[in-house]
Amino acid sequence: MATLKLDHIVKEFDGAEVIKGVDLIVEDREFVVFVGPSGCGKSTLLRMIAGLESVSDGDILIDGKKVNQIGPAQRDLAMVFQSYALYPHMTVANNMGFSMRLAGVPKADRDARVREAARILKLEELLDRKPGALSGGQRQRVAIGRAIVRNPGIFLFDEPLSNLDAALRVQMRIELARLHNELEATMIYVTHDQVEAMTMADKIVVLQGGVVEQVGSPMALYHHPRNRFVAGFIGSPTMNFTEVEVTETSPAGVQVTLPGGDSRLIPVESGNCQRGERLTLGVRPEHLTIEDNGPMGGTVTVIERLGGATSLYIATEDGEWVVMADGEVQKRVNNAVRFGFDPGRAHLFMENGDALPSLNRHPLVNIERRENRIDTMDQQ
Ligand SMILES: Nc1ncnc2c1ncn2[C@@H]1O[C@H](COP(=O)(O)OP(=O)(O)OP(=O)(O)O)[C@@H](O)[C@H]1O
Repeated sequence: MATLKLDHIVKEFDGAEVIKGVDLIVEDREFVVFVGPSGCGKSTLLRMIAGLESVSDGDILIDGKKVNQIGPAQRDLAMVFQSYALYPHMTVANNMGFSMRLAGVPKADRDARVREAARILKLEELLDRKPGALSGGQRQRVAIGRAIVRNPGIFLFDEPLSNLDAALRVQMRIELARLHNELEATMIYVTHDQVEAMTMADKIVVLQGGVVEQVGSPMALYHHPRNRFVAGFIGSPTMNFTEVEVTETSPAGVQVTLPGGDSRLIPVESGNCQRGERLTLGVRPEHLTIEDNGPMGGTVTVIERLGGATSLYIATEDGEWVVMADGEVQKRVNNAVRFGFDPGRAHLFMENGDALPSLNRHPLVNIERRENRIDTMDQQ
């Protein structure tokens, strides 16, 4: 059992606030991912949870107990870093058991815990090897093994896969998800890679400039981004944005004029929107479709064929749009194309970047809410 609560955490370095009042609840056994651009404060937040960095203001509570003044070793957590610095002269088994030896754990107990960690991480055949004779992925598994043997309530990961090549990262991502299920531990994971965040997290915390932009399940963030920043950060290729003008508002949504002159009713809460107001329309590339009579059009400049899908980069009078089309799409560079979208999958953002909430809650997000698994869209 391990829960974590951050109660208005602030961090200052030399008078500059880099974490600006973060509130967060991490439930027992949850896999929570902190994601955001470089410098947004992810590592600083993690290091404060670990006890490696002091807190300037606010409280950190583990299982309801305030730990601000408690040292890292007494916090019942283990951290895995990007640079996994194994001892080169020690075998895998000794690397994993070293911290227990320092802590005076009896040898039989140590050996049993190392064997169990090796089983979980599929390192049994490698226990007598030295790190120099291991691949990058195997070394990272040993580093995770060092954390597992300590049997912590909370695992903290700071970009643990960023030194691995792309194929290995995908494999380790799956192994970490499996590990989370097997250990039933609480895990907090820092990355700048939104694909890692989407694929591993129960709950994603999007940070920017030391502030939490949104907390929610991957699908809640994907379908219901709270603002333009989250909309652009989550999803790949990134969401297309364009300026539109409001022509009418009603309980059914907001009617806007698209570039090119056509109108569409977007089913979102109109709030205080006024006729004539300028908003930003956002549509994900995978929600755009090539249609002969589509409301928007342009010229194909680049085609990326991925096999199952094809990205078409289209130069329009309104800038570049990316359409994720069918893998078999019969288009070539310089072709003129028209495209459109289902208004139910489009987003509207006000001038301050806030999204107008969709009137249709996505079915998957609804299921999550009913099961009460996670619905932290409104948690701040
Ligand atoms: N020891 C320090 N002294 C002064 N400023 C610091 C210190 N550590 C971090 N910062 C600043 O705090 C901000 C947040 O840094 P942090 O390393 O937490 O960001 P991050 O989101 O983890 O970025 P990255 O993905 O690049 O690692 C940055 O502006 C950074 O320059």
